[in-house]
Amino acid sequence: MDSKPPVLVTGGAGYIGSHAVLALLDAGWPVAVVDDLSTGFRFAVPPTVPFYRGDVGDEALLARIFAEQGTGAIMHFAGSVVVPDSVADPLGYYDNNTVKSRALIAAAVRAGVPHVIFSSTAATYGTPGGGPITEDTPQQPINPYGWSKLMTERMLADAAAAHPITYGVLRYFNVAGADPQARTGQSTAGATHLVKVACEAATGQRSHVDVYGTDYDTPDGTGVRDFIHVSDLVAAHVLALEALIERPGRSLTLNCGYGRGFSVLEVLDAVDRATGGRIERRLCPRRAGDPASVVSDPARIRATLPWRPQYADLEQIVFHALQWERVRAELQQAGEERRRVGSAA
Ligand SMILES: NC(=O)c1ccc[n+]([C@@H]2O[C@H](COP(=O)([O-])OP(=O)(O)OC[C@H]3O[C@@H](n4cnc5c(N)ncnc54)[C@H](O)[C@@H]3O)[C@@H](O)[C@H]2O)c1
Ligand SMILES: O=c1ccn([C@@H]2O[C@H](COP(=O)(O)OP(=O)(O)O[C@H]3O[C@H](CO)[C@H](O)[C@H](O)[C@H]3O)[C@@H](O)[C@H]2O)c(=O)[nH]1
Repeated sequence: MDSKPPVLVTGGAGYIGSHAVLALLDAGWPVAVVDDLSTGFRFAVPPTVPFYRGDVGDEALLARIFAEQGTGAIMHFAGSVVVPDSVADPLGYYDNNTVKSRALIAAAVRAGVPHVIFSSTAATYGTPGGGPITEDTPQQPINPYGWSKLMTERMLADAAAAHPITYGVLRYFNVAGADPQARTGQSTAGATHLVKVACEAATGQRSHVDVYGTDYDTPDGTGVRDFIHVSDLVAAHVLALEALIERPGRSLTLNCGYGRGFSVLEVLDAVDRATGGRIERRLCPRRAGDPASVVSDPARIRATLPWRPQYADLEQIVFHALQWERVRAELQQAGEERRRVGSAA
């Protein structure tokens, strides 16, 4: 497209946000990042990208960034993402995900930033019955994380009805994998996501993987999820932004998944195939609040955007996730080596 306004990526030092920054740069968009580095990493943002270390709820900071960068759109990834933590600390989650998103939307409206793309989640659907999930499936979250995201969806819809702003609500299914060029990946400490956990086990960073539940009503009894490669996900963000710019006054709500489910055991088998090893599986009781099967119906995103996933294949997701684990280990080792040499000097 001809006009590419500067994009502010909130949470751009995190897992998905850092991939979005690369996708935008690769496609020629001017980018800036705001991130408080609570779970993100400064190294994940290229040094050429203007970086503001700060809080997405700080309206004065946002106003300054918008003015300095001439921001024309926001991709809002900043937030707290661990479902069990949201149960233990609901008010913290409503603060970081809902209250601070309200501040961001208010700052955007005040400054006349016309487009916001928002990271929502399949967790807003709760525990839907079997069958693929469409955007019209009732949203009944079962934890504060899901509610905190659903409330932000609602605020965006109401703000768009009252102000000259349009939004793209993207509801992610299970995001996994890493940049195929290994420029970034998931670096989260103590990660709980299955593909990440399995890759850590396969590379010797964990002793085993707990399999939460083997008695679900699924083909092999373990949970089934729709895993989407992070690079395909961020490609959908760039296309959604183009659609918002090209179609004034029209907002979007889209599920982001491939429409195909894999079980927990199928994921572990795929990692074993990729490494030639054997991850130790420990069969455990179900994890509280886990639905049996969560698979998207991708019809709407395919009809709305010219989205052609490049990595819709579990083997590729696992390959890139493993590649990132190795690169990250090398980077860590090099960092430790530098520190050792530095302290010996
Ligand atoms: N990972 C998934 O499977 C998944 C699924 C659905 C939705 N999402 C959503 O995608 C977004 C990104 O998730 P992720 O997996 O990359 O998580 P992440 O923790 O790696 O990234 C979040 C980033 O936001 C930053 N941040 C958090 N609170 C902030 C604040 N108040 N101000 C400024 N920066 C702040 C963190 O430092 C971090 O860099 C989140 O909104 C999450 O809810 C993720
Ligand atoms: O060590 C593990 C980790 C996970 N699982 C199982 O693997 C499946 C996937 O679990 P994840 O923790 O990787 O992901 P969730 O499906 O629980 O949740 C993720 O996907 C959701 C959408 O489907 C939301 O977006 C949510 O924010 C995000 O964390 C589940 O059946 C879970 O029980 C294991 O057996 N062992």
